[in-house]
Amino acid sequence: MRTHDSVSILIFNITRQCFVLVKQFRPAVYMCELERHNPEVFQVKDMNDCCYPRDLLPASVGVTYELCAGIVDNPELSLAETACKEILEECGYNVPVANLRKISSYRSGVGVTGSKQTLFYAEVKDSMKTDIGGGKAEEGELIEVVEIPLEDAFNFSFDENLPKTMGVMFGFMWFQNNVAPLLPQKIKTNKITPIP
Ligand SMILES: Nc1nc(=O)c2ncn([C@@H]3O[C@H](COP(=O)(O)OP(=O)(O)O[C@H]4O[C@H](CO)[C@@H](O)[C@H](O)[C@H]4O)[C@@H](O)[C@H]3O)c2[nH]1
Ligand SMILES: [Mg+2]
Repeated sequence: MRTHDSVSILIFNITRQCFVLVKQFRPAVYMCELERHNPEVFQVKDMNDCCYPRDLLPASVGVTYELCAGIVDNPELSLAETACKEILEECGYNVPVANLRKISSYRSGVGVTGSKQTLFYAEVKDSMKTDIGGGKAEEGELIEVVEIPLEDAFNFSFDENLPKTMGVMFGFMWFQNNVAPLLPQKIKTNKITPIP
């Protein structure tokens, strides 16, 4: 499978001391859950024998918490410019390219796609919010912008009932190591709860 590379952005709102994430419906996640609840539907050899799932699931099981991200499909834009465009489209903040800090890049899908994702960090303020965000409706996007207060971030990270990407978990850890130590003591984040 050939896919585009992508960018993702860990966004931290310094006005309200919260991370800004997106929530969106992912068909692939929904189908995995549907199969987990209705394995017989997916075991048929002939699609004509396909039966209707007995256990229909609400669309909410396909909704995941994610970093703001986008595919790199405009060769005229740099990775950082692409990231700023995604921040504005999805989350509504107008961030100058110079404000972005590159964290690193990695392979986002080693099993199927092999594509590379570059992760940036962006600090935003309420005054930079110029749009409601939500993604491009004309491209079928339906995105909810959500804020995770800094003090809740690590419990959120390890709450398996809240489906999320690895990028979110890594981003919060990176913040803990690289940004939190520079914050005033009174707003320091809770430490990660050790896994039993
Ligand atoms: N968002 C996100 N957070 C992560 O933490 C995260 N971690 C990995 N990834 C991967 O990054 C790639 C790009 O992300 P998006 O799917 O958000 O890319 P967009 O350009 O915003 O949107 C496109 O896909 C939409 C939905 O399919 C359409 O509606 C659009 O028309 C279309 O342009 C995907 O491979 C995703 O797996 C994350 N993606
Ligand atoms: Mg996106």
